[in-house]
Amino acid sequence: SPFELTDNYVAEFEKGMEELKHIAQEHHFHHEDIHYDPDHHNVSEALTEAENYDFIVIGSGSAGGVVAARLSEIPEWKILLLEAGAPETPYTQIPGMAYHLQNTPYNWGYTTTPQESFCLGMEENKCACATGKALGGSTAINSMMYTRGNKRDYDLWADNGNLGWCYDDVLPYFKKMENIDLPHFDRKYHHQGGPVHVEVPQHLSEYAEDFLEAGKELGIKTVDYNGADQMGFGITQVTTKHGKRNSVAQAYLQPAKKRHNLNIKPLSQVVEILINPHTKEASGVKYIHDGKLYVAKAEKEVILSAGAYNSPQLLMLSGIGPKEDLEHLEIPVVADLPVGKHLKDHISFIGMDFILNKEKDKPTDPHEDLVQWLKEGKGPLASIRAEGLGYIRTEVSKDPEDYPDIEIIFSPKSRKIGEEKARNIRVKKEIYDGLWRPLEDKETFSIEVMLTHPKSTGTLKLKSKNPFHPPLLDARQLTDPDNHDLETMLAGVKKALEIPKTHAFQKYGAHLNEHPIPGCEALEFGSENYWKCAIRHLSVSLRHTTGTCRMGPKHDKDAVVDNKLKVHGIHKLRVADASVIPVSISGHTNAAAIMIGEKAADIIKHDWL
Ligand SMILES: Cc1cc2nc3c(=O)[nH]c(=O)nc-3n(C[C@H](O)[C@H](O)[C@H](O)COP(=O)(O)OP(=O)(O)OC[C@H]3O[C@@H](n4cnc5c(N)ncnc54)[C@H](O)[C@@H]3O)c2cc1C
Repeated sequence: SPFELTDNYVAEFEKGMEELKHIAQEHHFHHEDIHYDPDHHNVSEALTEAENYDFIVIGSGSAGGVVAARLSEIPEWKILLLEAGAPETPYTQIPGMAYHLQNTPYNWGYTTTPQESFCLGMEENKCACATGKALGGSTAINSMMYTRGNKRDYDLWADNGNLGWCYDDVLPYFKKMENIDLPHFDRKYHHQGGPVHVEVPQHLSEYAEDFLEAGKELGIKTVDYNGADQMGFGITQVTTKHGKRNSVAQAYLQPAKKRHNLNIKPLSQVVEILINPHTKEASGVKYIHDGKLYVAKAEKEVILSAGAYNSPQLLMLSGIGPKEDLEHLEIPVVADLPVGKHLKDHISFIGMDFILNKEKDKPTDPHEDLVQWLKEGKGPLASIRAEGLGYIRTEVSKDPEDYPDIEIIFSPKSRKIGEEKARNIRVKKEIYDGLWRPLEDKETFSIEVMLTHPKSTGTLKLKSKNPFHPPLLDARQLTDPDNHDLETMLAGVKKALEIPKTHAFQKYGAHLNEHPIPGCEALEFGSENYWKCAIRHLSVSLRHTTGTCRMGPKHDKDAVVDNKLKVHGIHKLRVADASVIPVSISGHTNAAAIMIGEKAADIIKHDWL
């Protein structure tokens, strides 16, 4: 709500924003330098001093933050929530600051291993795999787009042997999380009064409506893609509250933290889950806080919600994973399970920018922007960048009519322009110079094409026994033997190229940036082979990694947890986060991860009450 802003307050805020930008400019991720010697710590002292809880939740992100908050609703239960990252600051709430956050300690700063099939335009052929390290997890740094996916996604989860996870089962949880604030919505699919505020972006460019108009010209209807029918174009729905990031820390943990039975410990990194190798029962965790080792005991359960990279990493560090890999690293095997064998992600092709025959908008006054955002939550600082999303089915799809194989992401002011943004995605200098630098002084927009259901599967392995080392992420996108993924991306590119040709964009004379992508110049610009080369060079991870602790019945060769999220063969240990997602969803993954947190909490309550 509007409030009196003193000059001092605004000046302090400006200083804080500048500091964060400075950190982002200077920050480098130096994982390899972090030495960890378990013998250095006094384990027996930690065991003697161990605190006892009913439940320990590892990770406070989209799912973990929700699980901890919901479990703490039972006053008799004592909950410990351990989070490796720091609390948010007021500056992380500014949507317009989102991309800076990826170059700060709020990101674990992982990358893929060098890739041969994609990421060819990135430094060392490694794509960035940002993932949040903060109270609120990735919701503290993500792009805030709110998408649930398609009904069929969840029906496929159930068809894969996961009873209780079909669309009709999960819809109540999507509704429970939500406090919808859209001008029009269908109450069958939406709800008011839940923790997560969902609204339209509080700053939209003039082109957002053109995107919808272009769709109509192409016979594509305008939809609420989180409602009855996903197929079509819509204005992006976002998890902001009056223009301010509404992270899980804000939405769930802030209200819950006054409860005496919930102990939230940021800057506390779990290094091992304690599991009795004989009884196969989890009993607690070891964690490092401020350089000291602590032990915490869980009387009832440990819930692992460290995200799709760190949950499998922690399982393996604790002896749960592929036997051969663990033995290779001399980790005693507690359970031989296919942890990390089923890595799925969404890639997005970012090489399509369009130039408008218009003067580039004059830069706005940063001070006025801040005052406007502080007062009203509006203006350029409330900008989400991706203003429109579209769900389409290309002609190469063999799926039903109402199942998208491509998501279109429409962003005015091509969101890859600017060196810091380029640094986020590790793009090679020659690519930036050849492709995007010539656009810096032009009015542009970009259309990205995201593959919703990749057939390619990657792997996640441990690099070493050191819990501070990043895991090895071999994403292997665009490697499926039938080339389904590359052909679908190509079909998506062709569809996307129709959008600027509509009257809605031709009124600005929109035309494709025809600077060829360095590395693909030898191919005829615009030919199929050119686009295939371009896709392999400039497809990036949308940080939607899933499946690394896949949910499925015991006979499923890739399954790590069952439909109650219990780790197969282990007692008192569940995984609840994006890593359990068994079949990729037709959208961005945050809402699904929150839904998993909500449902996990209900399953646990049901089991223990
Ligand atoms: C930059 C970025 C942009 C994105 N944009 C969108 C978007 O616009 N829309 C969307 O729907 N999705 C988006 N996503 C994806 C989405 O945010 C994630 O899929 C979702 O948040 C995953 O939830 P999670 O609970 O699995 O893990 P997370 O939310 O990542 O939470 C895991 C938590 O565990 C903590 N942790 C990890 N290891 C340990 C340890 N050893 N000890 C203690 N704590 C630990 C982490 O620090 C983190 O806080 C984006 C992600 C990123 C990174």
